[in-house]
Amino acid sequence: MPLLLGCIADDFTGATDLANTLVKHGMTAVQLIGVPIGPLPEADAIIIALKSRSIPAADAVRESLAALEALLAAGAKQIFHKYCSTFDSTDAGNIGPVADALLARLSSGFAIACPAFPTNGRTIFQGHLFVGGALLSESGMENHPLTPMRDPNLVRVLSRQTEGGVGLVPFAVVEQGPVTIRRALTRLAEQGRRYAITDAATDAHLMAIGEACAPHALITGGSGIAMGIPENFRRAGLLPPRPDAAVLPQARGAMAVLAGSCSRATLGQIGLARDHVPVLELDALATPDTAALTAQALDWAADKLSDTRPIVIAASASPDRVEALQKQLGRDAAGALIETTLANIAEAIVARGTGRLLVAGGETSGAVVLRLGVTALRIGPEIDPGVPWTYAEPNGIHLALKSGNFGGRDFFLKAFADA
Ligand SMILES: Nc1ncnc2c1ncn2[C@@H]1O[C@H](COP(=O)(O)OP(=O)(O)O)[C@@H](O)[C@H]1O
Ligand SMILES: O=C(O)[C@@H](O)C(=O)COP(=O)(O)O
Repeated sequence: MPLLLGCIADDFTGATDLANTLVKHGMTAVQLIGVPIGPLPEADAIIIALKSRSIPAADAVRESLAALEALLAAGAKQIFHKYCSTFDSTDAGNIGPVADALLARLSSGFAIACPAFPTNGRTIFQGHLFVGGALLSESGMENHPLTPMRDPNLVRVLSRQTEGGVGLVPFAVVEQGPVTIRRALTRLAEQGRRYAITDAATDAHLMAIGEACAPHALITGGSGIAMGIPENFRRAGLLPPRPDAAVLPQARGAMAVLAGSCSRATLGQIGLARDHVPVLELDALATPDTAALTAQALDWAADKLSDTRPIVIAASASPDRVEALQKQLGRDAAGALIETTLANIAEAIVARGTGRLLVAGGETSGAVVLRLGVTALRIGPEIDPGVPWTYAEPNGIHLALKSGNFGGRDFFLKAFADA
């Protein structure tokens, strides 16, 4: 099976989100944790998951280029740079610097930038990103602990991260379909623009943009824009039908949720779970100490881990409490304290028989997955849009990595309902 699509994702939840989309649209996909050493597994798409969203831009560039080399060596025909559907980044990067470096290595001068994911409420109009009915900057993302998003105009946001020009393919053009979109992209490239933000409000728009980008060496965006890519490979006769792309081994063992996301969606999911299953909310402000928080959580969980209903351990907090902890410790140290604590807890509860683990939050998932020594994730059935169950190798446990913002209010219950 030749490798068709090589993907580089800037966090682990984002990588499973992308893999999930590709599997749903008929590709086999394997998610690898970090840059692999040695030959890549057989799949139509390989997604190399990095934890590079919030690290210094130069490090993100270096890791992304190493991932690109591995994918090119395996023969990837097209490269996909996956970032968040809410364009999570700072003015220092990392979306622009990474995309610039990938384009340069691919000897290409142009790519689209399209984080739209309409199924999850992320749409782009006149270059402005909306989350549900709100502008990005009024969606709660303005309070993100690591990458607060305070400007909804993506042309402006990306322009601050690259010296390449950034243009726009507006809604009226996207509406007209792939041929018109391709013409608009060609015009922007001829005008010397390096990127085009593409408006998109529906899946039909994403399919059309995907088709227009079939010849591009690099596509950048969220998982939504990936839905048009498998069809390009089918049209080219490269992708046969894949009927059993999402089957995983039987899940076993205790069920647990670890939450480190402070998004509105995750806070709502914790709130609902409280009425149904045991929930522990860690208070990092009162106890800003990893070892003590870990011990508290493990004592609490000792007689509650069960094969029949999940327990929830959450560090998540409201924006004012996050701000208070950050004032006390500094932003990065506060994030690291929580991530290390949840990784400690994950390691211990897996050792005590947890076989079905749901992690809420991208950075949090990164910390947990790295601690568990996971090297690859096979993608299984979708729980809610953008979040599948996965099978972790070599551990043999089932993991669901939930983007902070994804999932309905009953997500923590629904995920285990059929388990
Ligand atoms: N109570 C808290 N105070 C400060 N930071 C926190 C708190 N709880 C979690 N965090 C940090 O917030 C960040 C959330 O990011 P992430 O896990 O990527 O979630 P999301 O998917 O919502 O972006 C993590 O670094 C986490 O450690
Ligand atoms: O595109 C998305 O929204 C997700 O795939 C994603 O990247 C999630 O990031 P986190 O919200 O940090 O989990």
